[in-house]
Amino acid sequence: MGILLKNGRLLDLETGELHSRDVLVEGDRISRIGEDIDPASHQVHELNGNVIVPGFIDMHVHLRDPGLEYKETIETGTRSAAAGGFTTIACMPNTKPILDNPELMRYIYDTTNKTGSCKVLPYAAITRGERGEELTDMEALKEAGAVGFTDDGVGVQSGGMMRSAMERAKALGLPIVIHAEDESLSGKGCMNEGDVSKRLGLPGIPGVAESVHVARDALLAELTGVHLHVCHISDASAVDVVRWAKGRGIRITAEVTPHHLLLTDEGIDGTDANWKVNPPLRTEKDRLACLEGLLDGTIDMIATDHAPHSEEEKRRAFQVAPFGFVGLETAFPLLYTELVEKAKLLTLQQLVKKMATAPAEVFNLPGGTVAEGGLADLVVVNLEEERVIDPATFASKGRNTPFAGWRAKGWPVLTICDGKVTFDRTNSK
Ligand SMILES: NC(=O)N[C@@H](CC(=O)O)C(=O)O
Ligand SMILES: [Zn+2]
Ligand SMILES: [Zn+2]
Repeated sequence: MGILLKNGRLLDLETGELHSRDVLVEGDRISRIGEDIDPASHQVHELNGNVIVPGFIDMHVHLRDPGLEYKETIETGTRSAAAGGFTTIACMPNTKPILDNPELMRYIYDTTNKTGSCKVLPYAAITRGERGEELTDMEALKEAGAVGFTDDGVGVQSGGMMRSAMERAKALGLPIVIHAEDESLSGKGCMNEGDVSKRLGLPGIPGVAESVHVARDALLAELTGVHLHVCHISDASAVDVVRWAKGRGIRITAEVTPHHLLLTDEGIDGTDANWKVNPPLRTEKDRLACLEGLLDGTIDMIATDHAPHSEEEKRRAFQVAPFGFVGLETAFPLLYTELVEKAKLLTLQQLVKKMATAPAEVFNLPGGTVAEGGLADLVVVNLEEERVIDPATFASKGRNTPFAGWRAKGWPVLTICDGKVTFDRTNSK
């Protein structure tokens, strides 16, 4: 018995057209795509014309497990991912302890097997404890399943340390994934340095704190030949550096978050830490530069940087509250509504490529397409359904989002990962 998706509209990623189709899933594969597949003894999901696209892939998620389970667990974080239409996510190593040894890689895989609602690919730390002092055992970490190396949460301050890390990662054929932040420039800043931070009297983080690290690491990537991936790009000059580096033939890729594409520091009033994130929300000029970079291919993909925190932590004063937004459950509806429907800056096809196909291609992962014989990682979205974002309904433990109260369309109704239903709001029979 298979899973039959009846009366869907399948997005053609080549042409952008929607075609009325039935999709049959058997085992972990899509066994047939046709115009009228016999329901036979299959489990049928009536899609009523909803749109079938490849399962989303998010290369930047904080699952907080182990050690920070009050913020999120592998179980709740992957449930949140499935509800957002994601079938594969990469998790960040800034847990407690830091994911810097092979046992912890195995913990992530084992716990995902037991409690997960999507595939989880762990990144390992570049330096032990993310302290920036000595490199991790990158070979053993690769052996245990690390998909790349990052000290996300903090920047690697020493260029020499970064060079050594890149040399080792290059030899192992894995990417170096950077949180670009020169701490001597970001200091104790809690928001973007600019007119708004001056008006509010809050310490700022200048855009160059990000772009000088992107420039340094792009040049080190040229020297070492490693694949360098830039996390959560937010600053116009950083986008320019990536564009320049790509032009030079450097192996560099970049991601941008929904919040840096949709929000600026103008929304910050200095009282609500649900607007506090790192890198900070920047200016309209930076936001437009990120959009331009996404459109011209400088920025390869969208990643959420889902960073759950407790309500108590986010109630703290703006200067002392932790940085971070949740994002898995709102990423697609927000981007579809704001950039595809309203601004018409992106097509549905382009958005889906940035959220599924591009991450699969860049990180050499299965998925990212819907095809006969291919892997059954897919999501069905209802582009007409409009809902108000209510953090109380999230599957994630985190409620920390600046998008509460926004109206959005394009909600996932069914997610299938490796041929198994991981999220379902259809009435299947
Ligand atoms: N993005 C954030 O504001 N916070 C992240 C850390 C990070 O992604 O740098 C977190 O771990 O909370
Ligand atoms: Zn980061
Ligand atoms: Zn992060």
